[in-house]
Amino acid sequence: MSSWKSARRIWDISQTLRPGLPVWPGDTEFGIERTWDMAAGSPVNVARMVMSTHSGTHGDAPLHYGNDAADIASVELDPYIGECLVVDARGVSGMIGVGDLPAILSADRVLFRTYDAFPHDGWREDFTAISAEAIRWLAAQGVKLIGTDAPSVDPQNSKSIEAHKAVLDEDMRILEGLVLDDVPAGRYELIALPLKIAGGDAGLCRAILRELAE
Ligand SMILES: Nc1ccccc1C(=O)C[C@H](N)C(=O)O
Ligand SMILES: [Zn+2]
Ligand SMILES: [Zn+2]
Repeated sequence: MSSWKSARRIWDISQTLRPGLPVWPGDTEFGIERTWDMAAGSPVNVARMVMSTHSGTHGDAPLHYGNDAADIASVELDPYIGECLVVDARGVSGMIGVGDLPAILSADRVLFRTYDAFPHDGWREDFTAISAEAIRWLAAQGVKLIGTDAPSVDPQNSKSIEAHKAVLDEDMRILEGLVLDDVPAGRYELIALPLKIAGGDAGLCRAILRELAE
């Protein structure tokens, strides 16, 4: 018998899309509804979904924070696949600053874990954001993708969205709403491709980490 289990361990770092999924205050609630139902005599089950582009685990398109910038269907995919560094930032309160970053990164992609336990059951306003200065420092080290388990790289009440603007200036990519509860700090292979939505300001992701090959 063949087995689908790969020799390299995989961590699913995606939120489960479902009714009750915590969403940004005021944004569209996630909904799913059967449109063809086998219980009603249909040969198959099919559903329709209603959601925000920023539901659950997602990648922001530059269009989200730059009105003339690229939509999610147009961005290169390279940033979303490859070796990454998971950094434990659980000790940081407020905002991740340059002083909270590891001195030596040698990584193109950096993911920050801010939660002890991801808040699956409700929205939390007091998430840990990332400073614009930290983003510029990461860019200077060659980082092209920043990920976080928080719902945004800027604080919820920010109007100036300086972290997003720094990401725009540096032409980096962002993943938000990752689930890193079971992931020890260290190096992994990241695969997190945003859905190809024309005009999309973000794309939902199934994000995974894979143990690196020996
Ligand atoms: N849905 C929103 C509605 C209004 C303002 C922000 C959001 C966001 O989703 C923020 C986001 N996830 C971000 O990319 O930082
Ligand atoms: Zn977003
Ligand atoms: Zn964002």
